Order: sequence, then C-alpha cells, then structure tokens
Amino acid sequence: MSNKNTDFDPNAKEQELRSESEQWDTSKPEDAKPDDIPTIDLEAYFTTGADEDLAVAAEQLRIACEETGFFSIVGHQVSSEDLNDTFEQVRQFHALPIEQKSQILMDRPDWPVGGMGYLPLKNRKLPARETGNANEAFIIKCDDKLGMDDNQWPDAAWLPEFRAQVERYAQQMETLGKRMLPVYARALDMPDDFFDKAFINPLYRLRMTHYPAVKPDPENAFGIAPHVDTSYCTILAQDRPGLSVFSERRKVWVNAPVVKNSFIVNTGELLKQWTNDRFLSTRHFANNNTGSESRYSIPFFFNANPHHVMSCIPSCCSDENPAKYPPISYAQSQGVVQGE
Ligand SMILES: O=C(O)CCC(=O)C(=O)O
Ligand SMILES: [Fe+2]
Repeated sequence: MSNKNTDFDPNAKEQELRSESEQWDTSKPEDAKPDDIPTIDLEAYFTTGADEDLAVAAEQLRIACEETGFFSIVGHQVSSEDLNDTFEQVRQFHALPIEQKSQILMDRPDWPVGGMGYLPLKNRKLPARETGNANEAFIIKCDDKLGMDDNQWPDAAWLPEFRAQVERYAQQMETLGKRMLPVYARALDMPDDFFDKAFINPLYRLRMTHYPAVKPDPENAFGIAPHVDTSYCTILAQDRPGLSVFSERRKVWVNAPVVKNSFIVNTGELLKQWTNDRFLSTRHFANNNTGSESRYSIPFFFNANPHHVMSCIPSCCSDENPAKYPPISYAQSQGVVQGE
C-alpha cells in the first residue's frame, strides 16, 4: 500500500471540477429506468440488526455505489409525519418577506461563521457557477465546535415552531446517517464499526431549498447548476420532481422520480476519494423550475469529523492498486474551498 506523495490542492480540485462541469451536455435528460436509481430497503436491518439483513443491504449498497452513485432508501424509519412537518416549516420560512430573510443573510460581515443562514435567489454560490442557481436556501451547519446556537435562525416571533422542527429533523438525519455506516463498512469488506470513530462529531449541513416557479432564463439556466457533492454522502428529501442525475451505466442524464417517503442518497467526492474511486460521486443538477408550483428539497450533507484524516480504506488499495489521493480531512478538502 502506498500513497502518492503529492499534496492535495483543494483549490485546483475545485477549479478542475468547475471547468469539467461546464463541459457537460445536460440538454436532454430522459425519464429514469427502474435500475438507474435502485431502491434499498433498510427496514429489515434497522429492525432486527441481524447479520444476514446487514449483508443483504450492504450488497445492494455496494452495487449502487459502484455502478450508479445514487440510490433511493425506504424503510429508513424517519416518520412521514416528521418529514411533512419539516417541509411545512421550510415552506413557511421561504414565504417570509425578503426583508426578514435578509436579516440572517449567509456570509454577512457581522456573523462570525460563514456558510450558514439565508442564501438568496439566483445566488452564485454552492456551487459557484456562472450560470447559476434559481433557488433560495436556508442552511445550518454543525460539527465538533459548531452547535445549533452558533447558527443563524429566523426570529422566533416570525416562525415559532421552525427552529425546534429543523433541529429535530437534523438530529434524525444524523442518526440515520450513523445507522447507515455499518452498511457502508460491510459493503467495503471492512469491520462493521470501521467508520464509527470517524463520525463521533460529524460535520453536517442541512440545506432547505426553495425552487420557485421561474420563467426560462439563460442567465439562471438551472435550479441548481450541475455539480458533484463534496460530502461523504448526501441524503435528500424532495417534494416534487426536478433532480437530474447522470447515469454512468447508460451515459445519459435521467430525471429522478419522487418516491413517497423515500430519500435519495448519493456519494460525494470525499467518499469517492476515501474509496480510491471505487464508489462513484455522480454528477447531478436541479432543473430550472419552469412549472407553475414551487419545489422544495432538503439535502443533508453528511461528513466525518472535520479533522478526521481519511487515508485510503485498506480494502480499496493494494500494491497493484495504490492510493490515488493523499490522505486529507474534510477541513482540507474542496468543500471548504467552496465556502461550505
Ligand atoms: O434539490 C435537489 O434535488 C438537488 C440539490 C443538490 O444537488 C444540492 O443541494 O447539492
Ligand atoms: Fe448536490
């Protein structure tokens, strides 16, 4: 086993991904076929914890992560009531007057932590792209040092239930992410607790995005511009169609269906690197919402402890297949360059 002795340059990586993404022809997405985004049912494993149920889920996850990079999960044990209540609060947040939302603007000079708060419509951040992002979002971020109180929140007088519901949901997503770690570990032929230490104080971001119905506009050609996620994995809830994903198997863009009470999960760049490119980090975008109704989506970006150094997972490298990436932590990664 060896690691290349080149330093990882997060700025160069961000530039590379950005210029690559500008070459992608996203003009003709088709409807997804059933195995473009396979479904994994976690109910049996989450209920019994049995070894054979873990083995079944892990094998499905391995195939999905190696071949498609995106899959959908059911049986995740997050209640549909809680999901619906969260969407309702997010709708109410985005219905606030812009003057109120602007008081908690992301990256405003008088707030000590960047990358959290309100991101206005047609922003050029996350991802940073020329033809941008016809969406507005509210983002919270937590890690070993940042707690809920360090985030920007709307005034409780405007939305009395918002903060408690968002905190409850974020907690559920963190629990779900951690419950999935043994499935990832088994899929990679590692001991079931392999990832546990790396995720004691995981860094996560919860993004509550509103894609308003907009007129076609070449300056803002996407709901969210084509990109790959920088995360370990992302767990996305959505209320209507709009997400398009590149099928690595068929080499076409496909429109992801919305399956009730499911989440869509995808691998991000950090897990791709940690697995020495064994797991795909698949390109995707949200289309410009030219329909008549708003779309809402809530991605949860799940990462290891910010300073956990991710050296190539032993089952993913060998003398014949040396590690392609130097070991890095989230804090040294391209995610940080993007201002995440
Ligand atoms: O809203 C969606 O469907 C996708 C959002 C997304 O890709 C992101 O926020 O990274
Ligand atoms: Fe994404």
